[in-house]
Amino acid sequence: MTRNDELALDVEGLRMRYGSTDVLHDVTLQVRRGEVVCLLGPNGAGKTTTIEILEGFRMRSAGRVSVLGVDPASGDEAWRARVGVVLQSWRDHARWRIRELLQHQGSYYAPYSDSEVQRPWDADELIAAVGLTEHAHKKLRMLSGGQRRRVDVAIGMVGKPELIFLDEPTAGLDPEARREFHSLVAEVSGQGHTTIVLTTHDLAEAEKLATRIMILDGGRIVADGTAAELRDSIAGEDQVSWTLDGERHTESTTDATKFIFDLFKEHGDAVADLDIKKASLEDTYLTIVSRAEERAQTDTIGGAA
Ligand SMILES: Nc1ncnc2c1ncn2[C@@H]1O[C@H](COP(=O)(O)OP(=O)(O)OP(=O)(O)O)[C@@H](O)[C@H]1O
Repeated sequence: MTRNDELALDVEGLRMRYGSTDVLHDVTLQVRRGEVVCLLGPNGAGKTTTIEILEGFRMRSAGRVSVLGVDPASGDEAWRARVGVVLQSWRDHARWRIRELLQHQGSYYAPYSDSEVQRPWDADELIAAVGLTEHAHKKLRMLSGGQRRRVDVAIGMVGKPELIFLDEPTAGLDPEARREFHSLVAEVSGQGHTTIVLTTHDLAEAEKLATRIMILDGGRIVADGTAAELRDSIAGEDQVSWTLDGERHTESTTDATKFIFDLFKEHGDAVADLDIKKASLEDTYLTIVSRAEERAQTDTIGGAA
């Protein structure tokens, strides 16, 4: 197996222009098979555009894109059967009942079964996995927004895809449904065969699900790593709190270990209630995005000068 066979996604210099506006400038990324990658970024950063190009729903302006070894611009039916898609909003099929719809959608995948994967997913098993068993006979128009979302996820998964794109899969779900969805993703990814790429604005979700996080801002990938690596990349945000002579103190430091060593060296046992807060993923994300935006502004001013 060559290195490229192990890559689910291989993207280089991807550009997208709508009219005269460049939305993606130079997106380069790689995702290995079996990874769960979360694409984060502010509204309008280009996440959906990127995902839609990878899904083969949108034609790029420039760059090289390989999804499961195929250029999505020329992906055939057999390729499409290997890719699962959960769109941001799926408004069709209002008259269909859940079980019928999944059986119908699933039937397209039957010819693409092989010795390793039996396709499609059994409709009732899948309905149970997304927590809709008691609604299986209902028409889609009778479902709540959250229940519809679960159907969207089931539709994306019914063909047991090798790669699943989930665009804001938990938007509108209540905390319980969100948790159930997280278990479903963990279960699917735990089997090790499925690569998952999702977008979200929920940083706790990203931290919980993703083996790797990419931050897209202004049409460029501005950070790429595990949550811990991203935190380390913005050194300087740890907060140390302690009590001394009945008074509470808090300071930010780039080197918590040295800071605490010095604190004890100076005050010894008088230091109490020591607490160290590592930067949260939210702090990290906001810092990375604001730094990227400052850089982009400087480049624009520099370019204009
Ligand atoms: N069909 C289109 N024609 C023109 N501009 C578009 C089109 N689709 C998206 N855009 C613009 O491209 C930019 C990126 O949009 P995109 O939907 O990819 O962002 P996003 O990161 O997914 O945002 P959100 O978090 O709000 O979903 C935005 O400025 C948007 O207005």
